Amino acid sequence: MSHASSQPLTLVAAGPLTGRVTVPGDKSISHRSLMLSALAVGESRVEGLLEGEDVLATAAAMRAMGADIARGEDGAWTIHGVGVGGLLQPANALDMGNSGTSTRLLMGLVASHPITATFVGDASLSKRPMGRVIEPLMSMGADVNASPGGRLPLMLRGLCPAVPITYTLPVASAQVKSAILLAGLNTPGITRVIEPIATRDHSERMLAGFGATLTVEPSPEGRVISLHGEAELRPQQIVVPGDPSSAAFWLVAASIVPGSDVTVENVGLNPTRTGLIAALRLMGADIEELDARTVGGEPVADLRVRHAPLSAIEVPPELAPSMIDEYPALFVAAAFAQGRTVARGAHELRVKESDRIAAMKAALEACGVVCEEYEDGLAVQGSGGEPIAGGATIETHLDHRIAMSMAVAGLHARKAVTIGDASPIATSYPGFVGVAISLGAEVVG
Ligand SMILES: O=C(O)C1=C[C@@H](OP(=O)(O)O)[C@@H](O)[C@H](O)C1
Ligand SMILES: C=C(OP(=O)(O)O)C(=O)O
Repeated sequence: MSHASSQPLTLVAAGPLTGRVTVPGDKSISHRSLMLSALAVGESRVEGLLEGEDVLATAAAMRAMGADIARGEDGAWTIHGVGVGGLLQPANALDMGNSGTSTRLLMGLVASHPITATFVGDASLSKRPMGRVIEPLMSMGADVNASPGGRLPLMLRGLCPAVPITYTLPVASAQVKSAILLAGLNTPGITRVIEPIATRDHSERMLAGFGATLTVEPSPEGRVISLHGEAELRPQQIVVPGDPSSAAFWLVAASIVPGSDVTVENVGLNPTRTGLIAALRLMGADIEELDARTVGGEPVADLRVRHAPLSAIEVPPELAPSMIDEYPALFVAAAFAQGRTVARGAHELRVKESDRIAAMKAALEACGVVCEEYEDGLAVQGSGGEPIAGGATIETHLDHRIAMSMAVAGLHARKAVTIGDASPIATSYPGFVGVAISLGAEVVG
């Protein structure tokens, strides 16, 4: 799962982007589909699973812990689970590749099973903080031996029965919330997570869908999520909606390239994920929701986006949790707006696959865009709709979202923008370049 050599990519657009595209399955829901199916007794079926490297790392890990997981010829995946409490000790280290979600959620699962697992990852993942999950999982009884700074590689020994906890999230993180809830599945009693700031709620929805007893109640401290342990999960038929975080690139691309008219089909619109759409609309983007429907228990629509002049905004910090992975794409939109866009309150961007504040500042400045860095965000001076200078090779720091965001920026640049290493795109969006070409972009070089 490591990328041995860099794959440069130069995408240009000679004219407007037009057409209809679909986006791959939601990454968060895909990970959880595999994990929960692997803990159900019987056969689950998942349609529309994201077949990106991150999700395949989760599949490999669940197989290594006893689940039977196969892809059918029709593209649907079947999973025979081992039952809650039934995970087996993996024979080898679990290679999490580039995926923070796989690592943190699987650490939760292992924590309440009587097994030991070693987690390893690529250079990017090995820099990311795991202390945020180590701390609550240790208070449930897990024993963790981590590399300095609470990083990978690390070894985690689960405790069975584990101790139920009530834990208030110190950082707005769906991964930390989910790790604790997943640990709670095989823990006697009630495991509670209090979430002062709401984050994506796919774990709550899906745990309930698989038959766990789970309640969510408001309180003065925030959302209180209570999960009854020693749950029995029932196998499910899941249809994964399209990933709004992948749709983000086309929403921005069509907004900034003059004359564009693009429809992105089947986009998941769970309200905990739609912050970018809200921010782009505040900037004046023309995004229409068509054929609103429900897919796999999640709201979904087709999004028609047409080029529109964008205006700078102060990005409301309360949107941060619902657009956390979309800031790099938003910074690109800001680079073409009229005026100076300021985004603050997004400190978490510092600990993603790269430091996304520093990486996007460097990338945009290399393309002639003036930026100002804050500890918790970025200000971007827009071009007022004119093409940016471009003409740079972008360092992607093993970060798929930096690669795709800057490939989009290059679609409206005076000189071509080269993505120094586009290989990380395969972690979340293997078909990205093909879709860009179908909309009228060209690969050069
Ligand atoms: O729970 C999830 O599926 C995710 C949660 C977010 O991470 P944090 O929990 O670290 O904010 C997000 O950035 C990541 O891409 C997916
Ligand atoms: C942060 C991301 O993923 P992960 O934390 O799973 O590596 C992302 O996909 O932008």
